[in-house]
Amino acid sequence: MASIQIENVQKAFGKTIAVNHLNLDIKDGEFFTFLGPSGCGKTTTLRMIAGFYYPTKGVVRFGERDMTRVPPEKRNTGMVFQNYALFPHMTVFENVAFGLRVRKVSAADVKGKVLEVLRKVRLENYSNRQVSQLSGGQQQRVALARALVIEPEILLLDEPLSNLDAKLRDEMRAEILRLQRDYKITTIYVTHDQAEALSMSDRIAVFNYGVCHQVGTPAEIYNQPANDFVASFIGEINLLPVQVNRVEQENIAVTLKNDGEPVKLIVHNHANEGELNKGDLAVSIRPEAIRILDTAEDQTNVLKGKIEAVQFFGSIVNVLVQVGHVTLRVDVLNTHEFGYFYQGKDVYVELPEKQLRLIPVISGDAND
Ligand SMILES: Nc1ncnc2c1ncn2[C@@H]1O[C@H](COP(=O)(O)OP(=O)(O)OP(=O)(O)O)[C@@H](O)[C@H]1O
Repeated sequence: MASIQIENVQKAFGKTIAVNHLNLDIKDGEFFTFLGPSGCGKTTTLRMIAGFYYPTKGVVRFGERDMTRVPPEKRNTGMVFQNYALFPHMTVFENVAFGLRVRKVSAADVKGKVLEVLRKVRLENYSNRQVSQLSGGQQQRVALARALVIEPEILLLDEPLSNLDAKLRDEMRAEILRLQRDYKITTIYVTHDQAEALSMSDRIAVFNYGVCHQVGTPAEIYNQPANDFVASFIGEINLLPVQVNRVEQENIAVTLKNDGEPVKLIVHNHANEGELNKGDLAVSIRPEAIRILDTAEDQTNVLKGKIEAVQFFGSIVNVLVQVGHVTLRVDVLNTHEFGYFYQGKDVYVELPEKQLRLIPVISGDAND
């Protein structure tokens, strides 16, 4: 068990800066996820923790220990790779035993430890099978058992579920969480799948182009995105470019930047938004936070619109509402009678003040 500190780490490959100005403080026993699109620096960061890469600048610590230049075999981390990297011609037992034999553990201890970990991953009846005769999910369990058998301080998982079909992925998510809670092991999980990150993690770090944009619990990342990249990478969101008219202690008055009639909104002044005085800004609101009304009550942030399209998804109905020159995505639970929402219907939409957040636009495209 160990905490992990990453202090001002940079990793360059020639001219490519794969990771830059990275600071992370991962707690002992935490399930911590690196989330971001392909090429954003997740795997490079994981490999610096495993010791397969050394940082160009900065420090990596496990607890109080400086690990920056310690080789992988001296780190006591267990790693699971996307392609499992198992030995296909060897049995399940031999695959799991490998790391113990390298560490010169006695034959009796090897047997005891391997059988115990195989029980934990529910493969005790498969120890003599060849790995090549197992299903994808079973191979994934062998890879987990092999990482766990050496009793690592830190478990590193690099997109471990990406080769599995959707149903198996769900099962293995639960399995990984069960093992992580069981072993109480500090775990870093790399994924580009936001649903996986939201449902599994204690905390998430969101990466793009080698930079970490936000660290927070799943609810913080979803409800309080730091900027338009985080907002749009996780879940669906409406992003409306705005200019600020007036800042007060409780709220901020803004006008949408669009070509039509000026549309004014009042946005709740969340504590960290005092510094929003330069650069491009947008207000963000999740589709499920917008309410569709039949009549306009005299309320703030109620806008007149027309339904542009309706898509049925089973439990939710996705309604696109055109307001002036802007299209808003609204998700409503499927509790209305059939045909209640239809294309061309005149409606009002309410954008509740507390659900609107004023955020910086860093990606230069907040119109979609
Ligand atoms: N060994 C290497 N040599 C040169 N460039 C590299 C090397 N490894 C990674 N990079 C570059 O560093 C950047 C970050 O790559 P990295 O593999 O960390 O991203 P990632 O977020 O894990 O992506 P993916 O999900 O596709 O694996 C990319 O631009 C990549 O091309």
